[in-house]
Amino acid sequence: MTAVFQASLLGADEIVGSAIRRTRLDHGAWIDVGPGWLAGADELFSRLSEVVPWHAERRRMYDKVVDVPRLLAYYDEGEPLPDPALDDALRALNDRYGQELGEPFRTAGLCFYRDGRDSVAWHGDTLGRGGTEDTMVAIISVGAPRPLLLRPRGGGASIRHDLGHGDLIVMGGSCQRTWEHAIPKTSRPTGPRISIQFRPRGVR
Ligand SMILES: O=C(O)CCC(=O)C(=O)O
Ligand SMILES: [Fe+2]
Repeated sequence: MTAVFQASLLGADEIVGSAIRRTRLDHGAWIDVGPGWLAGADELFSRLSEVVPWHAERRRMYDKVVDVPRLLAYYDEGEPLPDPALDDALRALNDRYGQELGEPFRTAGLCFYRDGRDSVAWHGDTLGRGGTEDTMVAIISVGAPRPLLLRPRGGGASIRHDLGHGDLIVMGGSCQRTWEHAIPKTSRPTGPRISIQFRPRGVR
């Protein structure tokens, strides 16, 4: 797959727009998918796995406290990102989507899926404004591909995209409140994957 955005090598304006394809979904949601969007993704995976202060979390689930099945890191707006390639990617995403979004992406959430036992359950990013307003969440995946599934809230067929090695997906419109997404567990041998989620202020 030919990468169209060479982080740290090309200027942020040198993205080939045609390499990102938009799919309109029901209920005012859409996704943009850019296969191999980020060049140097395998090297970025290695660097991030080393330098990011990954932490495990535990969350209350009903009457139990359980391990969150992935490692996490979070960079709030203004906090330095852990690799210059992420600054470049953020700038490129803001160049491309800033006008349509009406504000910049500002925060970066990182997830490390160590193997097929790590996952994220069905959810929308609705803790913040995404629960009530149209917004965008841009996700860059590095490392081994994992399927990201999307399904309409309230039921319907799911859509699958295998995302790794620099693939970009942007969930837009009403996607966070009218659809759900998940990275399911798998018993197949699966290499590690890191996802980098860029969100605007107030979207979680
Ligand atoms: O790993 C991914 O691509 C999805 C992560 C996600 O949905 C989230 O952190 O809200
Ligand atoms: Fe999410």
